[in-house]
Amino acid sequence: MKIITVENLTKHYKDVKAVDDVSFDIIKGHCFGLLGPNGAGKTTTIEIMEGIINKTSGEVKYNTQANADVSQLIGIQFQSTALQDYLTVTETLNLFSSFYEKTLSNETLIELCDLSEFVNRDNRLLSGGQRQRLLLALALINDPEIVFLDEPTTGLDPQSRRHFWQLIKNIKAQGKTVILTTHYMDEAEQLCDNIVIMDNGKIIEQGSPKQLLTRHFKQVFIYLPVENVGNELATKQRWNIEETYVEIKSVNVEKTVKELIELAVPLTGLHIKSANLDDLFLKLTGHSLGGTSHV
Ligand SMILES: Nc1ncnc2c1ncn2[C@@H]1O[C@H](COP(=O)(O)OP(=O)(O)OP(=O)(O)O)[C@@H](O)[C@H]1O
Repeated sequence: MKIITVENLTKHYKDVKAVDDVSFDIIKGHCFGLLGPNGAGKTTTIEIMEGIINKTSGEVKYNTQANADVSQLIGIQFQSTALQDYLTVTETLNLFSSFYEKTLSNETLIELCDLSEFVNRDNRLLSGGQRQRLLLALALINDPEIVFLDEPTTGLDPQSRRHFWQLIKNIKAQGKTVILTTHYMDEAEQLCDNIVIMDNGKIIEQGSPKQLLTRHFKQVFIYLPVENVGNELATKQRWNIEETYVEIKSVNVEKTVKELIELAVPLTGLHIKSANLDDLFLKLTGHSLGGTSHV
């Protein structure tokens, strides 16, 4: 079931077309990813969906009961939220809970967002990962059906990012719809059921990560150390030499490996890589997103 439909959404700032005729659907219970480099228009798109800024034209339709107050259905984790100094994590949860009629209990939030180790710590002393987990708890405080997460793992170390991904999976497992913006392609591949890739305010691709990769890539990449292959053979076969490795594009791994054996190429150190969303972004735009963290 579609929970949100975005139709021909456009936002102009004077001479900048921040969002340019963008349409997509979000399915209830899915993790939906909005991807793209800095300035692609992701934040503008979701801030219109959240009702924070006005659109120039187009529609954002929530598939909810008539007269339902959308603000009660959504929770938002902003890219940067100022937390009150001198308050502990528990006091911060209490403060934000007081703004809502219906809230999740502190115990539930502490468990869902893994806050138990630092509930009595002053907000100012939290690490980057702990702070993001608290901000996630604040986004969940009114037990929303739809949770917006705007680049929630930017700047976190690899371990904290993986930890945060697990929390997002837990939230999704509760049946909530998650809307995530990110410029990390690996994050989208891990978490998202569906993605929209934006560049310069426009959608350049959309679908599930798997659909997009099978649509665009028939081949896998086989890598062998240069010394196994030798420059002469690599050049003759038109294989790419990338620093210390030779890259062979193959649509049939068995056949390629058989050929390598026939050519007496040693297979020690061989590895195979399937194309990922970062490769897709490079193919679509001609430039790398540069956001893959290789965690
Ligand atoms: N208030 C504003 N006034 C003028 N231009 C703006 C405003 N907000 C955003 N823009 C411009 O709109 C474009 C899209 O910005 P937006 O913040 O939506 O991109 P983004 O994909 O979220 O980028 P980031 O990953 O850096 O957050 C950019 O060119 C930006 O400079």
